[in-house]
Amino acid sequence: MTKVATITLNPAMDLVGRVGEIEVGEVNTVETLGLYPAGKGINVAKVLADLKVQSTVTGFLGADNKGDFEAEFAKYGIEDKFARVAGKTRVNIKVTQEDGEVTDLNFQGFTVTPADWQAFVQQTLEQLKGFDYVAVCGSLPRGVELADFKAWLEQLNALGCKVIFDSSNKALEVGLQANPWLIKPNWRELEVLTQTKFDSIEQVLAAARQLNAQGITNVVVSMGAKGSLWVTKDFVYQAQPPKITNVVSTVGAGDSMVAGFIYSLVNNLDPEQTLRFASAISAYAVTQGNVGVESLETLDPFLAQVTVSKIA
Ligand SMILES: Nc1ncnc2c1ncn2[C@@H]1O[C@H](COP(=O)(O)OP(=O)(O)OP(=O)(O)O)[C@@H](O)[C@H]1O
Ligand SMILES: O=P(O)(O)OC[C@@]1(O)O[C@H](CO)[C@@H](O)[C@@H]1O
Repeated sequence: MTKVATITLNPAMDLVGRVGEIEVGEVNTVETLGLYPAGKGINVAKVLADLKVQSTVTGFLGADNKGDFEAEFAKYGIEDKFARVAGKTRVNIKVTQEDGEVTDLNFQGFTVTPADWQAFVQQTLEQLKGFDYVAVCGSLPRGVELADFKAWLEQLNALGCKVIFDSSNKALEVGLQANPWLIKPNWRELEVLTQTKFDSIEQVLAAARQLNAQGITNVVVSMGAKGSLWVTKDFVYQAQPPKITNVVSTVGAGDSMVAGFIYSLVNNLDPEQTLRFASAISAYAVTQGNVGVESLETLDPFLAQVTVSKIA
């Protein structure tokens, strides 16, 4: 059986809501959509569980509010290998306006001590031996040094597992030096990384090719409603998802896309089918407040409406 793990170093309780238009500096009354145990890797694992792909989750959880996470893992049948650390896991607020625009207020949570980090490195390098795919997702909590993070990613690579990496800012920049097997920056994250403002798909493609040349086998660039590009040395595919008129929340769309890739890899889908599936599940994600999918059949209309073309 293919073994999959997702790692969320900085998880969050996501408080998700909807409002007509946010008025900065005013009192805004927000319709609550839900409060979910989340964070990028946890979202990926939840979607995988819905798709009947078993995964193990690890990272750090604050000991003070771990209950909701533990209940969620039990509900989804996800194997919980999270290290508990002193303090609280953060709360992130996500508010979608009527026009579909999402505002994220990402707070800070616990601080990881050097001893927590050392124990975590030792544990994960032992636990993840023999895993096929390890998805390292999201930001770094306070206390984790960039150089230590990079060294750990290199050790994960050395275990022989395929590392899928989805992060942003400095963690993305430093993590890339460890040459993960697949990365999924969004358009904006790639702009920040390359310090370039992209005005065309050709520019995005050139930046992705540069990353291929540096040793990253698969570069998947997500571009919101504009779809995605999957760039490798051997081929380039472009996907356009259907137009979604009832966007509820785009939070976790990227995580659903990562889960779609992992599902496709586990099930040996070909590249065209892989990008179609990942696009369909990510487009479906924006029609709901949380991530997840009731059944594979739910995705059929989305799969039928995604356009995938091989452009190189
Ligand atoms: N408005 C939308 N309509 C249709 N599909 C969408 C929309 N927004 C996102 N998607 C789908 O989800 C994929 C990922 O979206 P996006 O580029 O916003 O990821 P992201 O910024 O990493 O998301 P997040 O960090 O919130 O999980 C897109 O490539 C697309 O397939
Ligand atoms: O601060 P990070 O780790 O980059 O992002 C965290 C986060 O915004 O990512 C997920 C959506 O992708 C949310 O569940 C979560 O709140």
